[in-house]
Amino acid sequence: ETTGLPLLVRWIAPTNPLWMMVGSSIVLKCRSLNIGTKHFRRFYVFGWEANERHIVHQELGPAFMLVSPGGNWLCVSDASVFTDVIHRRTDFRRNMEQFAVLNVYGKNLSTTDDEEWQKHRKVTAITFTEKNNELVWQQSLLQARGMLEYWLEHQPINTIADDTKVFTLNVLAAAIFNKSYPFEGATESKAHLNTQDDSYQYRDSLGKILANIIPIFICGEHGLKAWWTPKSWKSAGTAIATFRSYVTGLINEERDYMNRGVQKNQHLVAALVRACESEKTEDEKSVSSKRNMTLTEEEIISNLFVYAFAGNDTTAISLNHLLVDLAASPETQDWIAEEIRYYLPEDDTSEWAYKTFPKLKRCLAVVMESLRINHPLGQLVKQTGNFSQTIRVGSRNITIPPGTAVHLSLAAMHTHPQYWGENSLKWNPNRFISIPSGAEMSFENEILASDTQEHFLPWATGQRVCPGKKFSQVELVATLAFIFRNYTVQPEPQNGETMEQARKRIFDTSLEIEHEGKILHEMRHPETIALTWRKRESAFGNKGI
Ligand code: HEM
Repeated sequence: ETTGLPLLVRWIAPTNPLWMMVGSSIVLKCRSLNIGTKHFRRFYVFGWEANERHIVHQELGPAFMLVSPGGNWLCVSDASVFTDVIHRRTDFRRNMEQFAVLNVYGKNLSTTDDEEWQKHRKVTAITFTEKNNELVWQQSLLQARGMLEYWLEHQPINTIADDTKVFTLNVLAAAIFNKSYPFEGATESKAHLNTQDDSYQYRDSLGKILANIIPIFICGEHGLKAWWTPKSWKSAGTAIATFRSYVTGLINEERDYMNRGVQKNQHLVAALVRACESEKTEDEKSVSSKRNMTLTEEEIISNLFVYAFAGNDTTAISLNHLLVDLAASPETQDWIAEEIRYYLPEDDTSEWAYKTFPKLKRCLAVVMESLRINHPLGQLVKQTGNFSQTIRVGSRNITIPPGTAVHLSLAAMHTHPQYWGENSLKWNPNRFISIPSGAEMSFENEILASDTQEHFLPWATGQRVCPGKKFSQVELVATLAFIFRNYTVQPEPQNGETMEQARKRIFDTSLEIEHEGKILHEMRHPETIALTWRKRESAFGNKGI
């Protein structure tokens, strides 16, 4: 109350573990039966911020306080507050309690601050080179081919949300472990889960960990194996151990190579082990060196896990949204196809050079527009720590008490009419493309708006900007380029719908976000969206796809 901000009161903490597991189902049941207050049905669901987007801020203002037994959350949609909070790094720090869920293997880049964070960031950043992005480009083209071939054989497809997770796991496996898997649909992929096939150890154990991240957080690795837990939790416990032993094996193999003076592997684990060993030598040489900048074996495992976590579902969820948004907008498919065909006229994808990536501006505009409307993280979370902090909201100075979580809502800021106009939920990637005044219309003259603007921060900004930003941009753009050069996608109409109605239905369905039992914000009912793929009449080339 002392802040003078509007209050939104909840009698159950959003972080209550039991509510995190079952709360949304209860609220959704109440909604379907039309029982409970409107307030309960709106704000007690897990992930309410993502579904509300700007609406609650239009009612309560650019900043309000959510008050619950779990503490106070300052919820913000105002771009200037975002900038202020993000850049006052010591006043507003990462909320480690909320990030502790990522400590499956101990501390890492995401769950540390200050000098400890710098160590993790410095050592792991060396692995995100242009060479690696080129590998991501090639691997994404390869996987996109496999995915499209699979979809063409099995249409209509209503498993794209699951298939995109297999897709991004495969791209990561190539970038992190140099392991190449042929694409197979999610249904086929599940068939490996209970086999002893070692080659799928990494991918399947990681997939199981990601799918059970909330039970893992609540019970811990050993608690998962208690007698009362369901089978899926027990197998998540086994997956944690499998992933650990798989990575330990790779670390030991790399150390062995290093001892013999051989530099054989190019994967991320090898780069990390080598970086740590060379840092160690540097540190040993430097008498004045006070900080140890090397990572232990557990820290390497933990960072690999967090990169895989941060890089997998974020990109898979975005790809799912992208494809549904495009299926709802045939004119945008034509718009990007023009660009793809202009810059990539060769049929043979092995001729598609990585240097084409920055030219595919319309494709990246599509990625940005989908992230604007449906962001997998929904918000950036900070906290005030032991001291109160003053921020300026509009013309007022507001003092925020110690121990307050600050939720910078990307979902609200990215859709607020103040920044995006009245029709802010209209999907329009063209908003990110412009032509300088006086310049003639040409692909070369098109300018793509920045992916880091005061009111648009899909990959965050400042010190903790996403280190996988380019990785994900390359992956998504390569996938769009491969698919939409020669193919179009459309929804499968239901119950006598016209195509126009089907397009509207799938777009509206994609706006409904689910968060229960998950860390990220996913589409609630992707299984109700069936898609079909068709070759363009003017498709280039006739060989295969
Ligand atoms: C479309 C895909 C992606 C989006 C929208 C995205 C977005 C973000 C955002 C907003 C943050 C800041 C989170 C915060 O400060 O609370 C972040 C952090 C991070 N991202 Fe991404 N990301 C994506 C893909 C990736 C990929 C592919 C990787 C790695 C391969 C990755 C690795 C990370 C890591 C490790 C962090 C934590 C960095 C730190 O705390 O210093 N991300 N990402």
